[in-house]
Amino acid sequence: MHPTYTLTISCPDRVGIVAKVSNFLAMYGGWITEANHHSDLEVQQFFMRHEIRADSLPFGLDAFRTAFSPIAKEYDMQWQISDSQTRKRVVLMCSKEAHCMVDLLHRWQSGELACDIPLVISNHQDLQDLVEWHGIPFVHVPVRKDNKAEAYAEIERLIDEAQADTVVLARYMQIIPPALCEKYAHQIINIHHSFLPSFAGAKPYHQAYERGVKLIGATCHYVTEELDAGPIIDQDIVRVNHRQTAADMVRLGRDVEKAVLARGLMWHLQDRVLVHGNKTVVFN
Ligand SMILES: Nc1nc2c(c(=O)[nH]1)N[C@@H](CN(C=O)c1ccc(C(=O)N[C@@H](CCC(=O)O)C(=O)O)cc1)CN2
Repeated sequence: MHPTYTLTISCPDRVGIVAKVSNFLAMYGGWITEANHHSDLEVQQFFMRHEIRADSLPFGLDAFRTAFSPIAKEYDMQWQISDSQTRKRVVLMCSKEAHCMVDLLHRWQSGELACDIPLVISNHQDLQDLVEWHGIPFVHVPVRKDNKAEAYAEIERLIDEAQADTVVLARYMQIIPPALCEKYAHQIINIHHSFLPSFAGAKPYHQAYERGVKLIGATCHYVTEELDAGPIIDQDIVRVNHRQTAADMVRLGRDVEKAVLARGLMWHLQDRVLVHGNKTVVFN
């Protein structure tokens, strides 16, 4: 695979954006290997993601940023460019449930998840041996009603010390405080074990069982202050019926959770997820 730069853009929609960007790239010999764009006519916002062969351009990211900035300013763009050779640093967080952590660590070890995992943080020690078996440092930060401020100050220090650009809540069952949601906006990804907006909060499978639904699912979303209400990255479902107990639903849901979290994280790592307000455009 040739190393690529990924250019993502969000800006007010108007005529000529695709031409302007493509002409800029062509002017420098830029070889576009994947192109996606979308116009949201409701909010008149334009979204674009281009992958460009790194060796087709005569300069690196810093010079690209300097050269492209006048266009970005003219079109009032929110934009970023990233290098496929720079692996994102992902801190994983968990509690007691192992399935999502095991799945992510296996996909990482097999090379499917192209990222670095400098650290795992947990409010329990149940998964310590599993994580350390994969050669990843594990830090136990207990969270109780009487130590939340200290606990989250330590978690913030650990995330910053790890120079993480992404945090994944792999069934981490504590509420992230508002200040951290704001500081790491669109950088914290959670897997919620229901087909949101149904059954937000704790024990969604028991809520689903009590309601008698025929579909259960999982939702991968960015974390916001409001619980389970952040921009959705991916979702999936599985059919259930009157024969399934709540425990059966927990078991069936695990496979959906693993698949949805891995897919959502993969797209995030590939800069395929653009956030606008409380929604996403996913160029997958
Ligand atoms: N600020 C946010 N923090 C977290 C979110 C979020 O969307 N915004 N998602 C959760 C994960 N989650 C469901 O997906 C979830 C986690 C925890 C709870 C909950 O009620 N926890 C209880 C304590 C439970 C315990 O100690 O075992 C609580 O904190 O009082 C509901 C939903 C992760 N964090």
